Amino acid sequence: MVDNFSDLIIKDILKKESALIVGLDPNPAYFPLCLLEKGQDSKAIAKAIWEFNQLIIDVVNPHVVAVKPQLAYYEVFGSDGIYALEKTISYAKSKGLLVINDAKRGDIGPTATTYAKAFLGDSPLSGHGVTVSPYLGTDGILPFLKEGTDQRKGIFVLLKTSNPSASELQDLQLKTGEKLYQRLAELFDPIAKETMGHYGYSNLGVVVGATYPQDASYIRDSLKHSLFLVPGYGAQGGKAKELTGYFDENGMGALVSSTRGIIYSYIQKNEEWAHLNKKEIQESIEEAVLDAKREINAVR
Ligand SMILES: O=c1ccn([C@@H]2O[C@H](COP(=O)(O)O)[C@@H](O)[C@H]2O)c(=O)[nH]1
Repeated sequence: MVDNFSDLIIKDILKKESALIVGLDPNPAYFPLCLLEKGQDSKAIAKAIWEFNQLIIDVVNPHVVAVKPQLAYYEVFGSDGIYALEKTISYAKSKGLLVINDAKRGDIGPTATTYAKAFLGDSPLSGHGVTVSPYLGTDGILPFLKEGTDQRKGIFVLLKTSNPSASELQDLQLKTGEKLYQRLAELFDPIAKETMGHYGYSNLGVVVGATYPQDASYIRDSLKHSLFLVPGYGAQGGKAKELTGYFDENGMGALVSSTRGIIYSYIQKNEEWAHLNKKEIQESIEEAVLDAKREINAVR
């Protein structure tokens, strides 16, 4: 039997001794001047984004399982931004890093099928995983899971997101007494079980924010075969010491994501950050990624 998406992730967690992933959310307002020398038009910015991502990937690669580009940060620059994203995805893959596109897509079946081809098929934007919205129900999810499984790739469905308003809808109490996110977990568990890999995990993972540790154990118990993608650690206030319930008894089952806390670590450390050179930026990112890796390993 060949490895599925979850097997690839778990093998990398074991090999790199890390359950950390790093978000690639390039914001030129936070770029040092050395990356902005070529100008401010969208082509020059796209070049700066590509250079920024390259220097991050080079330094985080030994310490993280995946990178997670958030598509908004590329789409905002139109076709030049998308080109920078394509180059970033291709570079990360060439270095052996897994890529999870944080695209939060979801639509009726035929459109979901097309999104699935774009992010998991044979397309320049295709990574190894993609985030998916569950709002349309199972027929909005299954095309992603089918394409993913055909390609040994996978999906992370939004279940309990990390944002302050997450509870407005996700905690709504249904007539059955369950909360909406609990019903979603029940709905996805049998689907997850259909694509299990060697390590007992599925190609259907879920997003569970680091800011809601009180809900994580319930979700871990209900979705024993789904990997968690855990945003909200670091900049949004999620603490490593509260993440134990996200992992299984073997310290597997969750990928903790950090973006600003790592890629913009030089801003918190240095008032003169705009004048730092690329090597200094990389040193700061390396220190931050090692700190986060250590912190997360201590609780899993
Ligand atoms: O529930 C969610 C789902 C996705 N995100 C995304 O993750 C990163 C978080 O960045 P930090 O700098 O580590 O806060 C960002 O791209 C979000 O769009 C999330 O935060 N919460």
